[in-house]
Amino acid sequence: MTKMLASVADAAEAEIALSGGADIVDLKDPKAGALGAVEPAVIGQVVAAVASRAATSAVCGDLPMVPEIIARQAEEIASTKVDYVKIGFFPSADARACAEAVTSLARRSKLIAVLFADLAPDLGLLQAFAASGFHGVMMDTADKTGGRLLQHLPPERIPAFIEAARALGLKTGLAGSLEAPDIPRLLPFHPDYLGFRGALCDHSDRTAGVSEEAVRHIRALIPEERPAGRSATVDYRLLAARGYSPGADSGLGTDKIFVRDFVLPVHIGAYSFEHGHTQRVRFDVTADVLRVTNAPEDMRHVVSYDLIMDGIRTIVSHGHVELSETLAEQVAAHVLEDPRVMRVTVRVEKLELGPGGVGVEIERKRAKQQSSHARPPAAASAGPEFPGSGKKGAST
Ligand SMILES: O=C[C@H](O)COP(=O)(O)O
Repeated sequence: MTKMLASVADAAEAEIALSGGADIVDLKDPKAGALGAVEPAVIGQVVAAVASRAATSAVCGDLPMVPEIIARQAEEIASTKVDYVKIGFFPSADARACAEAVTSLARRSKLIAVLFADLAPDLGLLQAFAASGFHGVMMDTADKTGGRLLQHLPPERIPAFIEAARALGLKTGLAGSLEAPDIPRLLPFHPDYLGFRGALCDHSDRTAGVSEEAVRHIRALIPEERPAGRSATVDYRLLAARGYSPGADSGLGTDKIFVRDFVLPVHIGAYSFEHGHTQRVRFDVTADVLRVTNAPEDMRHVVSYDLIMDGIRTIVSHGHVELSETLAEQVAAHVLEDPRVMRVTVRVEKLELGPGGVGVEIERKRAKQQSSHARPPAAASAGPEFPGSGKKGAST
């Protein structure tokens, strides 16, 4: 399951992160840049204090891409016995040489390469990271005032990163000014962890102190494995992550969430004149969603309309589709992947073929036999091609 990484500056913040339920305590000085390094002596103290309560990681700093400098600093950070050493890879002709420079360290320590979504990351480097024995790679942002991860790496581009890394045996992490509503949008990609700093701090100021309340708030949105026998209130995201659907038994009925007049350029059409270029297509989607509380407070209690838009964008990004009907089915299957969605209507309208819109509207419901049972293990564990690939959706 996706773990939660919390970036902390010192031992006191590490304790707060642990109390709030973080899985990985990440040492970073937020006042010293995106990957500001904490003094090795402090890292060592925190590693000892955290002991076996959580995994630890530490960054090497915003370093110049000079192989000797990278290798020296990575060795020093690794000497603190931290579990993971994070090395930032800023755009440079020497990035590959920097990866090669830590090959020997990678045999002794788990190294994580950090790429930056706002600096035109070169995914070709993944091969070099794997060849040098890196343990994983994460996508973060360099400019913490310049927008969230999804503004630089939109949902339809995330699978290319995650799948390429996974194919090379690299663990994957996503970070970059993530906020609570980003979490349900990123979980469907099954990254190995999501990383946070700003969202854990008072007033979302990453240079302010970590607040336990904020850590708990974020933690509650990332399903965690619970020890057997430990009871829990119904956690629909946890159920979904385990491949279960809750069935129509919430007793609270359903609400409708919708996306209206969502217009995208789409490669669509069966005629030859419709090939080779896009035309504007309007999507209207309404989903009947099981209500889990009459007092919704945060993202745990809602199905985000962002997930619908993310799915449409991703489906459309896959290239030419002949039929509006095919597109509508794919969107419906995507929306029904959320186990709380009982029914969905999807309207797909081509806007450039007639005086008005032409297209199709379909309605699909969750299949009864799949509404309250475990999905087959393979389907439950397989990472999706995109959030809503249709692989797990159930419709009639
Ligand atoms: O490694 C994760 C980062 O510390 C995330 O920091 P941020 O949420 O402020 O971008």
